[in-house]
Formats: sequence, C-alpha cells, structure tokens
Amino acid sequence: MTRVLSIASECAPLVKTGGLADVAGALPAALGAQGVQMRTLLPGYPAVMDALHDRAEVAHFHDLFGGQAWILSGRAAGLDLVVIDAPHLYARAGSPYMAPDGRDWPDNPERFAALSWIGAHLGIHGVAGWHPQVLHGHDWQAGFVPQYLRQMGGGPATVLTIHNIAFTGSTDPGRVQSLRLDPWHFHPEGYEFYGGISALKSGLMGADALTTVSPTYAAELMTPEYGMGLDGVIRHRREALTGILNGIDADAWDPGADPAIRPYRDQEGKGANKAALRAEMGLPDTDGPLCVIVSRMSHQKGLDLVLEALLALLDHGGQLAVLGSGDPGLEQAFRQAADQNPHVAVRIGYDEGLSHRMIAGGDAILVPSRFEPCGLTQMYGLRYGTVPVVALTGGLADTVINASPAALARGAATGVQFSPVTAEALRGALTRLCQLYRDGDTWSRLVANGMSHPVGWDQSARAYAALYARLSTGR
Ligand SMILES: Nc1ncnc2c1ncn2[C@@H]1O[C@H](COP(=O)(O)OP(=O)(O)O[C@H]2O[C@H](CO)[C@@H](O)[C@H](O)[C@H]2O)[C@@H](O)[C@H]1O
Repeated sequence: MTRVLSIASECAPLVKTGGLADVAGALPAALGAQGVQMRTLLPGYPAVMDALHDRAEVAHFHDLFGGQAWILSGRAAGLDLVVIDAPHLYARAGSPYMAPDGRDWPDNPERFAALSWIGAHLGIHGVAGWHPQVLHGHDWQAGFVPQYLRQMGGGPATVLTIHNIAFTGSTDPGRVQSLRLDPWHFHPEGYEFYGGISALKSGLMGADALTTVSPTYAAELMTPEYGMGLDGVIRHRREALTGILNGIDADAWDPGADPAIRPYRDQEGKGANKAALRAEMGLPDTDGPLCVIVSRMSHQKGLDLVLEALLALLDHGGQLAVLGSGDPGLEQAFRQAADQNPHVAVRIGYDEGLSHRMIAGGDAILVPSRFEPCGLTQMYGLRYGTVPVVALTGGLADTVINASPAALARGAATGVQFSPVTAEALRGALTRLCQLYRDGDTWSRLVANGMSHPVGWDQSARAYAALYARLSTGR
C-alpha cells in the first residue's frame, strides 16, 4: 500500500467549479483498486465543514496565515479527508475562489499558500500516525508544497498535476513575507516568475514529478503556443513530466443507471431522453442532429466559434442546446442567438442534473476548445452515445477517434475532430456531422463505437500507482 496525500482546492461532489474537482474526487477510489491509500486535504469551506463526519482533531495552529486553524480528519461523500478548519480563510459564501459578486478574494494567494503549507506540514508530521509517502498536489493552489517542504527541512516525494496552466497563482513580490516564503528562493530556479511570485512556477520547479492530464497536452505544454509563458520551465523539467489521461467517474456517469435520466444501454434508449430534453428546452422536432454543449464559458472553450459557425448546423436541420456560465459577453451572445432562432436553446447557470439530461438527450456534444488539457464532457459523450465533435488539441485528440474514411472502414471511429481551431474548420466539422447523421448505419456504428470505448480510470490509475511506487521507493 502506497500512502498518498492528495492536496486539492476543490473535490467533487463536495465543492466543484470545474474538472479539477471531478478528478480529485475520483482518484481515491480509482487508486484504491491499485493498492494506493489516498487521503485528500481540502480547505474547510462551509460545504466541506457541513458534510464532514467522523471528525477527529489531529493538529491545531494558533496562527495559520492570520488566524487559528484546526486540522480535522474525517469522512464525507465516501472520501477520506483531512480538512483545514480555518474560518478566517475559508468560512465564506461564494465559490472557492470568488466572492458572491464574482470577484476573486484578494487574499487568495494566502488562502492557498495555507493549503500548501499544511500539506507540507502533514507530509513531515503525518496525520495521527498516518504518514504519506507521496504528496500529490493539483494546480497552482498546491504549488508551494515543494518549497515549504524545503523550508521545513525536507519530507516525502512530491507530484504536481497541471490541470490548467492558464492559472499560475501569480502575485506581486511584496507578498514574500505574507506567504511565508524564504526570500533566498526569490530567483528563477525558485518561485520568482517575471519579477513576481508564482505558486505554479514554484511547484513546476520544485516537485519531484510533474504530470498533466493527457499525453498530447504534455507535449503541447512545451511549446510557446500552449505554455502560457511557462513552456521554458516545462522544457527544463521535461524529464519529470508525464501525461496521464483522466478517466471519468463511471458510477456518476453511467447511462444504464443514471437517476437524472431515463436510463438506457444502447442508441434506441436515447430517443426518450432526446424527446424529454427537447421538451425541457422548448426545441421543436427536426430531422437533423441535436447538439449540446456543457461548459464553462471562457475563451479556452472556443464557444465564440460555435456562434460564428452556427448556421452550418442550423442550415442542415441541426439544433443546439447550451448549458454554461462564465464570460458575461458570451452569456449574452448565446442568449441573443436563442432569442433569434427557435432551434437554439440556452440555459445560463450551473446545473448538475441538467448536464446529465443534456448529455443523455443530445445526438452530439460540441467541444471546440482552443486548448484542452484533457476534457471530460467529450468522454461523458462517448459513454452516453452522444457523438463528440472536438477540436484536435490536448486530451480531445487523445480520447476521440475521428470519423475519417479509414477509421470508419476499420470500425474504430467515435467522433468528429477539426483543425485548426477556427470557425471555418468548425463549420466543416458541423457539416460533416450532419452528413454522418443522415447516414443511419454509419451513425449507429459511431454511437456504438463510442459507447464501448473505455473512458474509465483503470489504465490511468495504474499509471499513477506506478509513478507513486517509483517515487516512494526511490527515497
Ligand atoms: N454549467 C454547468 N453545469 C453543470 N456542469 C458543468 C457546467 N459547466 C461545466 N460543467 C462540468 O464541469 C466539468 C468540466 O470539466 P472539463 O474537464 O470539461 O473542463 P475544466 O476546464 O473545468 O477542467 C480542467 O481540468 C480538467 C481535469 O483535469 C481537464 O479535463 C480540463 O481539460 C481542464 O481544462 C465537467 O464535469 C462538466 O460536466
């Protein structure tokens, strides 16, 4: 049994703003099957504190970045947790990162430095006799773990996973002291980044192993186009980096047993869900494909391209249903598209149940991301027989097999890919989708291929387990 402490700023189903939470929530069970004992360290947000049971206090700090903190072990939602009960940092309404008015909390650097600091502390001192052999942090919020370990005199091996390099946890150099960083390490080999401080850069330089969530994204990160200024750092650490594809939570996303939908096991069974979704979204019947989108609305996700390419879908009898929130300009543009066209429906917001109904009821799911470390919704689509139309980038390239004539002839195709990530290429992909949809036999094969494509955690959990084993025996 390798003992691993996962350090995450969000974790499904307790607290989620995006895919990081899904992964942090799914890893412990997936890895349990591989002989890894994983506990998850989380900030004590109200939702986490409310759900925590079987609590035991394992440590107390008089001053954790400006106030008292109690470290609690316990369980919630089937997860073994270690929770930082620090009301001055985490007992706030809103999302993990933002106030209810949508603005980032000004002390986010300290709030997540505290998470990393406690992670490092527990790495050295353990949790009531349980001593992790590996500390596995996620994204910038866990970036300072290796730095603090170094300041505390060393400890277990560290892994840092990049879910989204767009967030670097950067702040101004005046915060060295409030972040409890050793000023001697304010240099390019440490946490300094373009004259400021970056938690992610610090972790990328200091962690024993780096992972990201698909092999293609691992390669892309080393290029200026995708590295967001950190490509040089990543090239410098290329020997330490591996791409391990995400899986999906196969229990939460099982079309045969999903309580949010009318369960089904083959293409036939999708019909009732499609009719229900059309009724729910107020969409009329057509003979073209019903395309769905479930997404954060941000530049990353390329949804502006969908608006530009929309007519290619509508002119072929297709429809679009969108669930998402984020960029106010995009929200408004989708609302307007829905007002202007009876075959477009939009729900602005975050709605877990509706996301299941959309993916069950759609014929196709659109994921036109400009960059996508892995992407989960295209994999939900595969499992639910909802054909993914994806940009050829990152994990989208690694999880979908394009319906080229050769792949169709081999019986391997599962979706439609397009490249470059432009409205013009997306128009071509939507036109092709509509052609495939009209050819009933080919469409049925695409759907069936997707539904039998493996999207669970087995293979990736083995890859993480092997990485942890290598790191913990190497010390
Ligand atoms: N309005 C809404 N209502 C309900 N559910 C919604 C929703 N909007 C989004 N979701 C859900 O949130 C999750 C989003 O996960 P993704 O992997 O697609 O992207 P994200 O960019 O957040 O994650 C980052 O981290 C993950 C995990 O590593 C990587 O896969 C990804 O590429 C990377 O950008 C999915 O479970 C999706 O269903």
